Amino acid sequence: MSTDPLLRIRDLRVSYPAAGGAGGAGGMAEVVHGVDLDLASGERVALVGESGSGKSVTARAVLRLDPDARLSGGIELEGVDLLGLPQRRMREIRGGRVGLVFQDPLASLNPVMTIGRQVMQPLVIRGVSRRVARRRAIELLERLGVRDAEHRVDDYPHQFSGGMRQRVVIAIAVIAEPALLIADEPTTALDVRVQARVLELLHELAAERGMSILLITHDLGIVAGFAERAVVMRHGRAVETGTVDQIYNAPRHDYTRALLAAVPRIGGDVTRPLAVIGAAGNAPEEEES
Ligand SMILES: Nc1ncnc2c1ncn2[C@@H]1O[C@H](COP(=O)(O)OP(=O)(O)OP(=O)(O)O)[C@@H](O)[C@H]1O
Repeated sequence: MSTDPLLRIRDLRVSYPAAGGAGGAGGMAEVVHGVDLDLASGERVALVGESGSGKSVTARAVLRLDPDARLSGGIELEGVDLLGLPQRRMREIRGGRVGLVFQDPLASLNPVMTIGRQVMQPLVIRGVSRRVARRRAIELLERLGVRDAEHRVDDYPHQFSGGMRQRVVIAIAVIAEPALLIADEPTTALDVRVQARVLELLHELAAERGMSILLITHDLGIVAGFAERAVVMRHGRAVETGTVDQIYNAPRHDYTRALLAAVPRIGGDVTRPLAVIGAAGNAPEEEES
C-alpha cells in the first residue's frame, strides 16, 4: 500500500512583485521562504500563526490562486505536481479534488444567484443533471443544519444569517466530494457559539467522507479540539510542526509558547491580561493585574 501523503509541499517559496521595485531579483519580494508540509488522506492539519505569517499565501499557492505570485518548490496532490499543471487542469481541481472555504462568507457568495444554484454549480459544471444536483444540494444543506432546505435553496444570500451563509459556503466547497478541504479562517467572522458548531460540522464531514482538512487559523485555541497535527508559521517559515498534543504540551519553539500563552483557557485566570507576542519571538510580555 502506498504511504504517499495526499498533499506534499516541499521547499515552497512564494514571491510577489515588490512595491517600488525593492526586494529580490527581478523586483520580486519573497513572503514564504521554503515551507514543507505533508497531509495524509483523512488527516486534519492546522496551519497556525499571526496575521501576516504567510498562512493564506501558502494555502492559496496550493491552488495557484494568485496570478501575480511566483511559486517555486514542489506541491503534489495525489502524486500530481500541481506547479506543472496547465491552468485548465487547475480549474478542474479547484472545487473538485480540493474544496475551499474562506473567512468571509458574504464575499464568497454571489448576491444575485440563489443559494441552490450556487451549491449545485460545482456538480452542474462537472456534468451532473440539474435535477440530481438540486436534490444533492438540498440533502447536503440539510446535513449541514439548514432547516427547510427544500425551500430555502430558492433564497438569496442576504436572506441567510452569517452562520447559515458559512454553511452554504461549506456546502459549495464539499458538494463535489473533494479529497482535501482548505478552510482559511472559516469561523473568524462568526460568533463563538456558531464557530464551535461550524468546526464540529467540518470535523463530522471529514470523518464521514475520509476528507482531509487544512485549517488555517490565527487562533491556537480552536486547534486542540479539531486538528491532529499543527504547523506553526512565523514570518513566512514553518517554525514548528508536530502533533497537537506535542505542540500544546511540549512546544519546542519560543514562538509556539508565546502563541499558547495568548490563548485564554477555560478555568484560567480571566482577569489576567492576554499575553502579547514579542516582536523578536521572545516569551510573551506579561503584566500583573
Ligand atoms: N497579493 C499579494 N501581493 C504582495 N504581497 C502579498 C500578497 N498577498 C499576501 N502578501 C504578503 O504576504 C505576507 C503573508 O500574508 P498572508 O496573507 O499569507 O498572511 P496570513 O498569515 O494568512 O495572515 P492573515 O491571517 O492576516 O491573512 C504578508 O506580508 C502579505 O502582505
